[in-house]
Amino acid sequence: MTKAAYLLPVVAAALVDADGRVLLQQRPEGRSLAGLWEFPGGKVEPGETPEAALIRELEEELAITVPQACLAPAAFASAPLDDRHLLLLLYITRKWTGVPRALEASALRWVRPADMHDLPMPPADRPLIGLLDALL
Ligand SMILES: Nc1nc2c([nH]c(=O)n2[C@@H]2O[C@H](COP(=O)(O)OP(=O)(O)OP(=O)(O)O)[C@@H](O)[C@H]2O)c(=O)[nH]1
Repeated sequence: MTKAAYLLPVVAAALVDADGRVLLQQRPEGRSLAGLWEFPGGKVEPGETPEAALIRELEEELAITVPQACLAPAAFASAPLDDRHLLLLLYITRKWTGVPRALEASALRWVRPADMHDLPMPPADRPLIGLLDALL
């Protein structure tokens, strides 16, 4: 059995628009994995539930409000990340208040899951593309 590295819980959202496209954001210069396209979200802080963390991250990163009832658990990814082990929980949401703005990302883009294969994304996200495609 492989020993587990320190687990890093991360939550992320697939915001889906009326045309079945999903919002991706580009990680800015100066951060880890800069330039890659990722699902909005971030680390779960100690004492936070995954859902509260995601609602907070979506407000901080995109200035949108998502009711907890509109967060549907969808898929997860499990992958090594530096000296830790990433556990990425992906939720789908189709309802939010506000228009997403790139408050932290360098750019936003609406993308169909099938087109994500052509975009540079974090390695952990690769298995999520097919899962998302099947769910939407
Ligand atoms: N939000 C988000 N994070 C992802 C995705 N895929 C993935 O590997 N991650 C990783 O999960 C972590 C998310 O935490 P974060 O977004 O708060 O990261 P951060 O910029 O504070 O980290 P940093 O300080 O190391 O740059 C990062 O290490 C990020 O690289 C994804 O699709 N969305």
